[in-house]
Amino acid sequence: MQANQLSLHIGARKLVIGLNWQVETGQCWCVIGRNGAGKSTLLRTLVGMRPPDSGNVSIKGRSLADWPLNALARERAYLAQGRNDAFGYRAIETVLAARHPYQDDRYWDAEDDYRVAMTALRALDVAELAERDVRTLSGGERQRVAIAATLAQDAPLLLLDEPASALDLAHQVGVMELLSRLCRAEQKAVILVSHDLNLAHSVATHALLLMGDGTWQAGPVNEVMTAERLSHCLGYPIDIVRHGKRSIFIPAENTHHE
Ligand SMILES: Nc1ncnc2c1ncn2[C@@H]1O[C@H](COP(=O)(O)OP(=O)(O)OP(=O)(O)O)[C@@H](O)[C@H]1O
Repeated sequence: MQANQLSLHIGARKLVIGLNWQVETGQCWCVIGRNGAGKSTLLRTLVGMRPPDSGNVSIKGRSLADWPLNALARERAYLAQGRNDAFGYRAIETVLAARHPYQDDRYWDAEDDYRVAMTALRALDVAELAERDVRTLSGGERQRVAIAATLAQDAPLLLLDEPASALDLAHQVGVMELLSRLCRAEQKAVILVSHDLNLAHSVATHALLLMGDGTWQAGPVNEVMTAERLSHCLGYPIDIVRHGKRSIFIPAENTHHE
């Protein structure tokens, strides 16, 4: 996936100016920024749900607008932030719906689609909830079913807007390990939005910081997720503590109030 001179505006406000960005297979990118910085707007644009204000986004060298929708759905899968279920679908049905791009010439819900859907539900530890009405699931269970649907779409590029936000600690770690494995073993590319720097750092190979004024910084995590850059990006001083091989990100003590 490639963004060329991509700019995003909301009214008079510039969220992103002239983003030149390339996401390769096997990479996991974390998008970081304050509330309202434009992370979700960027993801929606990368998916093709919102046109760029200028510049363009392409997949495999072909501009998003030039992709037939079904073919595009086989290239990228998107998990939106939060969800609101108006209808009483069973969990398995919401995951099977993600197989739609593969059902051009076949009967609906073929056996291999069912197998892929159940494998995805199992990977997210929610297989036993397959027959449940999604409106009866807890927030975290529903989120895991939604992630399963994103995986079942079986696209090489996954865009996930705060996938771990509603999950308990064990499932947060589990989902990050799963995404990391998909990048390493299956050469998928992942772009995820997260406010949890530690979780993001545990999985990301690269980071894109949105500074909130249209400027941005992109590169390998070790170059971009520095205390100085993150503090500037998030508007709050951040310390990085080494713990064995790990880097732990913590808000610095705020000396202004002492
Ligand atoms: N349809 C809209 N109409 C007006 N303002 C909008 C619209 N969509 C987004 N915005 C504004 O654009 C800015 C960027 O929103 P966006 O959802 O992309 O931020 P974000 O970085 O994902 O934030 P968060 O961390 O809170 O999820 C925000 O200030 C938001 O209020």
